Amino acid sequence: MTSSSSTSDHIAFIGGGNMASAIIGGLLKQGTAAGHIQVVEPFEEQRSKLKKQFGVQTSEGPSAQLASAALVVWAVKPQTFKEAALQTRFHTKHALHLSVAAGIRSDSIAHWLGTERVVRSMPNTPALVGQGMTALFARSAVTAADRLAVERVIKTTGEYVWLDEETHLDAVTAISGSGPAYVFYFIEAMIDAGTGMGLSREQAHKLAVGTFVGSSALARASDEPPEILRARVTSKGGTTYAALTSMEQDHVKLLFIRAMHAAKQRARELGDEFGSA
Ligand SMILES: NC(=O)c1ccc[n+]([C@@H]2O[C@H](COP(=O)([O-])OP(=O)(O)OC[C@H]3O[C@@H](n4cnc5c(N)ncnc54)[C@H](O)[C@@H]3O)[C@@H](O)[C@H]2O)c1
Ligand code: PRO
Repeated sequence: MTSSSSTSDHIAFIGGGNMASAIIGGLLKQGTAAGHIQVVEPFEEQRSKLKKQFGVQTSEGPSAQLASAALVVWAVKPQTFKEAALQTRFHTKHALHLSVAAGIRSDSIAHWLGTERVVRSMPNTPALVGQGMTALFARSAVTAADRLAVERVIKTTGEYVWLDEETHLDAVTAISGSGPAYVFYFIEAMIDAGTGMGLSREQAHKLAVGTFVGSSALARASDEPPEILRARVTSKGGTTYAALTSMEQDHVKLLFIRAMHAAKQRARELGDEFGSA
């Protein structure tokens, strides 16, 4: 460790819940040694789970050991970020900081931690299977080397994109951060419909999940926009037309778009409620 920054490849996670686990899983799969990862997690049950699942070091609260971390990943809820930051800042003065918290703006984080080396991000849970989508925003003091250090971690979880405007992170939160929940919601609806029509739950699950996987792969592989791909499924006067007409009559698309605006609005409110510059 130098006087101005830690040069180790140790990573500390503050908060060891769902999102931290998804990133830790990616890091370990890509060859990071478990001994290079420490997690601060107040709940005993969660610490045991992390130790059992990943073999990483855990502690109940922040300690001097955190000073060995070159990168600190903030994976606490927006509501607890400030309190956790104030408890931890003394031990992490020389680290680069990466937040995954929804809504909490980087000026609040920089203020609480007493450093400008802050990258804010919005990942999503498919990170668990190496297929995450993450957007990143760096404060101006973050160097090119810092960005590379963050990319080395995030690319173990899937794809990423850098944003020039921090406010766009709220839109990202509404689309891809919360997005997996919308997909699971539609899968649930397809399973419910399938079982209601006499299929077994297992059959309906396989058909619904396989349809999302295949359609996503087709959308990714194709040069054509989703409207065209959709039109190819929709025979004139056929079954898809009947379903889509029913959805249009019920304004499903409009309501879905409205729901994503609610998510974006909530991301902004989280920053207002639980952040402070
Ligand atoms: N789950 C997602 O899909 C997702 C996606 C993108 C971003 N995020 C963001 O990730 C963050 C964490 O979300 P999550 O879903 O992993 O939540 P979670 O509840 O699973 O994990 C948060 C963890 O922080 C721990 N914690 C509480 N107080 C703490 C403290 N003072 N110090 C250290 N740890 C503390 C909790 O015990 C808990 O295990 C949130 O800010 C959320 O906005 C979540
Ligand atoms: N999960 C977090 C939330 O619901 C942030 C995006 C996904 O607030």
